[in-house]
Amino acid sequence: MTYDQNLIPPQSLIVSCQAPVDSPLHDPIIIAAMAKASVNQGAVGVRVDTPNHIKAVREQITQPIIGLWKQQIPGYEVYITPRFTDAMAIAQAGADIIAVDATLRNRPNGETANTLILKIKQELGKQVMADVDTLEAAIEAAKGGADFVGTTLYGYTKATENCSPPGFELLENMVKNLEIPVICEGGISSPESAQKALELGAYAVVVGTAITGIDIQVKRYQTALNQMEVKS
Ligand SMILES: CC(=O)N[C@H](C=O)[C@@H](O)[C@H](O)[C@H](O)COP(=O)(O)O
Repeated sequence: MTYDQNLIPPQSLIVSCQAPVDSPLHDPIIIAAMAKASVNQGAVGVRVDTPNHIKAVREQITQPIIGLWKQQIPGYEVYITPRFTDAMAIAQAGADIIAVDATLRNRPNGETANTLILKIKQELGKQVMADVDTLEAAIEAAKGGADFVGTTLYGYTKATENCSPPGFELLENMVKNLEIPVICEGGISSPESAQKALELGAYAVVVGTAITGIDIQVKRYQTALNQMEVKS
């Protein structure tokens, strides 16, 4: 493994501090507080969406930020930092590592994931986390110079529509076939499943919903309670 461990050392926990756009938590001050609370308890870094939220987090913490910008582009399915201009805004806001959609799906401006990865590295001087869904996409991203690959999009694309995160099988295959560090991201729901990811060879683990996803978690609990037959 050639990765320089300055930013993210092995066995790191990275907390994804994001909130649905219609949630009161989707506010830079709140996202920055979540990030600060995470690093205060030992998280090595955080993963944050949108330039505004990254800027607010950067003011609160010195630890590494994996930045992304979720963008819906008509006619395309790629949405995690799909264009170079999105990556540029993320870098300017203070991200240390840029996460990009590196699935094999079409993307705008005739670009490929690898032309985007190369441009980010050469023109912005930032490390790149390639968010993938399949082993093929991961191999391609590694060839293209990604610094990390993540299982982030496993279960979220047509190629993996029948799969549900965490993508442990994909993780194992990526670890077997790649020289670059593999990050397990998506569906990690407990400290034990984070440990399992490391056992399977993950270099680091990103946890989002299980730690910061109040909206989704409350809905899950409430739905479960609503399904109970009430004893009279
Ligand atoms: C698929 C996609 O868009 N994932 C996003 C990527 O940044 C986030 O919405 C997830 O919360 C994050 O990947 C962490 O995963 P989980 O919340 O399951 O721990």
